[in-house]
Amino acid sequence: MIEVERLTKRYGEVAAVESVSFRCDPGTVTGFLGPNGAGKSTTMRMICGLTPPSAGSATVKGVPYRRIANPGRHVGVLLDAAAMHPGRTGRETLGLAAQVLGVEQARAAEMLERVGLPAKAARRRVGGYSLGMRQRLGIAQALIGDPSVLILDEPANGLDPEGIFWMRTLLRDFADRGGTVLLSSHLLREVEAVADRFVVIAGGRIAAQGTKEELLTAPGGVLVRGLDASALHGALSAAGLPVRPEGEAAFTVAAPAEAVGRAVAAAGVVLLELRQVSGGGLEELFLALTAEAATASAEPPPVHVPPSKEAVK
Ligand SMILES: Nc1ncnc2c1ncn2[C@@H]1O[C@H](COP(=O)(O)OP(=O)(O)OP(=O)(O)O)[C@@H](O)[C@H]1O
Repeated sequence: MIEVERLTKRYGEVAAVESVSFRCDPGTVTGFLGPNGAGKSTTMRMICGLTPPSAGSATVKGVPYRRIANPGRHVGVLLDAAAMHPGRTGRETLGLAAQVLGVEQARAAEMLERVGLPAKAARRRVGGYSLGMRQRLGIAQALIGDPSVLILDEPANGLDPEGIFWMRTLLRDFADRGGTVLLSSHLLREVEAVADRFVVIAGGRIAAQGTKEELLTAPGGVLVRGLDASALHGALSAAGLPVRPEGEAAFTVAAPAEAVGRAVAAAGVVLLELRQVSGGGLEELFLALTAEAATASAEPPPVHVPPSKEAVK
């Protein structure tokens, strides 16, 4: 389990991460999504004790990462595959990791095989590896201590489509065996197929979080446009629906489409348009949320979706 509570990082005047809170439960993959510069890496570095937070806290398995004895036996971390020592071979890199963590050397060979780095590749120096090969080696390094939590920053970078599919299968399997996975990406498609929950960050703030289903039906999802703006607004307000202006004679309503349709029908208001804002899929919602949060000068209204009942148990 990973718990992040009002985590904040300021670099001078710049708030790289501002009051970010979320939780990752055992048995789940959490997709940590956001455009470039959103604050994903900074958040993950704070979780792993590499960057001190300006405020807030983060725990892994109930304690701050830095207080975990032999952390690699509990938490597998891949933050920057490019940072590996270029002069060592893949085999040496993993052998050293095994030694540091106190696991059998045989596990190094086992992991190399598991991530699809054959013996010939493992004998080559990391400096000559492609980014995809480094990512595979980084995942092997993260897994070698048999951890129950994985924290991976953009692990799909440099992987080909087959590699991305392989990684998804590996992470799904890891979570299905009870592991906790936090996985970042700036591409929704990369994580959409594997993640159970999503945490969307933009401009250092949480823009939305929840399951795919929760996010798609999150409040604020229905856009209505009418012939007469004030009659439409009146009908929606009279029905007690939360309404937000959205351009000329249009409103976004935080309610199911049926409730909106019934409210306007009851008032005899003529509609020109009624549609689910997120009708184009999670991608549209992701783009809308991140664009909104990135351009907002004031604090954006986060779409907070409570964790599912299973997650709360
Ligand atoms: N050491 C630092 N000093 C000053 N600013 C920093 C530092 N590290 C990060 N930032 C700033 O914090 C913000 C968030 O950066 P971060 O790397 O966490 O984003 P990210 O979501 O991981 O982006 P990417 O997908 O491009 O890796 C950016 O504006 C970045 O310029």
